[in-house]
Amino acid sequence: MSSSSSFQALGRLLRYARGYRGRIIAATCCSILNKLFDIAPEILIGIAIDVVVNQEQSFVAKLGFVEAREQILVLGVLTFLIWAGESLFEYLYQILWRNLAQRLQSDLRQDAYEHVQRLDMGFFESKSSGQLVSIMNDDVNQLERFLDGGANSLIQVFVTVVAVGAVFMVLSPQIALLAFTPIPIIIWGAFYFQRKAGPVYAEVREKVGELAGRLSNNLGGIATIKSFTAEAREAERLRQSSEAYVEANRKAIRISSAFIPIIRMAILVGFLATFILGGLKTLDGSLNVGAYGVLVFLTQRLLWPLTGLAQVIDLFERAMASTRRILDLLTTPVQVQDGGEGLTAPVKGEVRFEGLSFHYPSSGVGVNDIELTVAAGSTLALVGATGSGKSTLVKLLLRFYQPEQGDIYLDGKSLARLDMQQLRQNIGLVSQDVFLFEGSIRDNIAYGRPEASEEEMVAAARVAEAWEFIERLPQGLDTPVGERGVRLSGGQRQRLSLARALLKDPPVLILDEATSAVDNETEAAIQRSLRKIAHGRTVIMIAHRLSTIVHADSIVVVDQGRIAEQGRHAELLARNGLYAAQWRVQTGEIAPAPERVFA
Ligand SMILES: Nc1ncnc2c1ncn2[C@@H]1O[C@H](COP(=O)(O)OP(=O)(O)OP(=O)(O)O)[C@@H](O)[C@H]1O
Repeated sequence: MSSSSSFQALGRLLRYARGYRGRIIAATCCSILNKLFDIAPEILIGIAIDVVVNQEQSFVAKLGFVEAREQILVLGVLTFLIWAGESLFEYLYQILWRNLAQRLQSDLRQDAYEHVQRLDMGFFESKSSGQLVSIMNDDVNQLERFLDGGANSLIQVFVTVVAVGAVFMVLSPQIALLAFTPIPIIIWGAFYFQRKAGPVYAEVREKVGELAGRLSNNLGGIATIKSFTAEAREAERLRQSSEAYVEANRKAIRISSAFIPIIRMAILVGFLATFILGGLKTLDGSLNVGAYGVLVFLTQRLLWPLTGLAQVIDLFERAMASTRRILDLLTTPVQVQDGGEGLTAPVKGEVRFEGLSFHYPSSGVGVNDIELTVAAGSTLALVGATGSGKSTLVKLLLRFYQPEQGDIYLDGKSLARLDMQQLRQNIGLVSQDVFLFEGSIRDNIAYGRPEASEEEMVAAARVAEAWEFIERLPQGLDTPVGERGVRLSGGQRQRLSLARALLKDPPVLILDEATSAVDNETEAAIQRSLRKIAHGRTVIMIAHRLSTIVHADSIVVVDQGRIAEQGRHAELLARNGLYAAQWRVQTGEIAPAPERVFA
């Protein structure tokens, strides 16, 4: 990364922040005015010395206030006004910058989150959730920190250099030239530092993301870590990530710490020039004693903000490294586009796959030339060996990925042209790994229809055979389920997820191995529920236990991403192919032949 890319990031940020332009200009004006008022007292000190020393010949006398006492009073009033002005603009710039920082950080995070929600599943597979959280939290906060104080400091350093320079030029152009010789060196140093610091900060942000990724992954998998007694190994891996972060920061600290002493020495040259040359000129009478005072005081005023420049640029660099990450996230292209067209009500639920092919970019495997029609209201079972592509078909139906070839049609309408929300509202999904949200059982059942009445929720829970256990809980529907539903059993979670899908009452219901991870009782319960709920809707179920699908209207055997066999149970048995072989294995008629096993 070069310095130009930090300015590019700033440019992108300013384009993003177009809507805040008025507030940015107002805040900038307040910062400028505050600084001008802030350096004015030094000039007043010079004028005061001039009044005391020169009295009737002073600068103030030339303005019409001849008497020395009167001049002091005038200076008193001016001092009051200047201090009041400085305080007022300090108050205003603080309010404006800090509120801007709050607004912008909140909007950026919200925009980034909303954009990320629209991205396809492939994106989420390429980024860990910890990395995404670190961008939406840490990086956004980094920018907030810069806007809180850094932007103002940067503007004020610039104003100081220009304003002090102007005063020097008026009072003594010769001293001005000498006093300002270090400025180009400082500015060059600042840019050099910025060029060096940029890549280092990009690395720091990268390491923070990795660290956050590891943390969230490990905390999510804490049960696995414990059961494999891998605590020491995981602690070591975390320590390595943490050390990498420390190391990246160490580089940044080394660079930024060197900068301040270098700038100080450069400024010393300017200060000494003013001090000595100004003193000599005052002694020989070519410089007014008040002007000498102003120059000496003002070089001091120049010193502090410039030494602070390193920290400000440091903050700027960190903020721009973060900005780049946030804006890259915000501009990640959405692969799966929303078609926008609505479905004609009532939705019948006919699903048709036509010449559909798709392969995961990372593994190159997927499904090929899928031709399949699921009549409205019928039940289709997808069976096949593990990894054969059953879930992939379901994910494509939910439009989690963009197919390479062919298309899927719902009620004869291409999914690519459909409104994504409508499509997904019409499909209910119960998958093998149930995800429940932190909150109550009620929140989770009503997730797809928050406006549903209590009666409707209870009815859905009854059909899913979940009501019995909910009723027994002391807090009933209001029982908290814990993060990801950890306070419930696997079977209970599965039943809740079925109730949640049923309350949505979708014309198409997908059951992705909904009974694979549950006990016999739950499986029997779900089977009973299924018979009730299959009525009047299209059901696509993925199953390993063939006994659960013998009544399906159609059974499709998927093998290595292709449809190998299709028909009813009896037809497939008669065909004596993959399905029949698997059936014999599962019913115990023969021992499994390894290459033909589904599950
Ligand atoms: N996100 C992914 N990225 C890369 N490859 C994937 C991804 N998801 C699945 N695959 C691969 O695609 C193939 C089909 O996976 P899919 O999940 O559709 O299988 P399945 O038939 O549902 O298997 P199972 O019965 O075990 O659930 C597998 O070989 C799998 O490794």
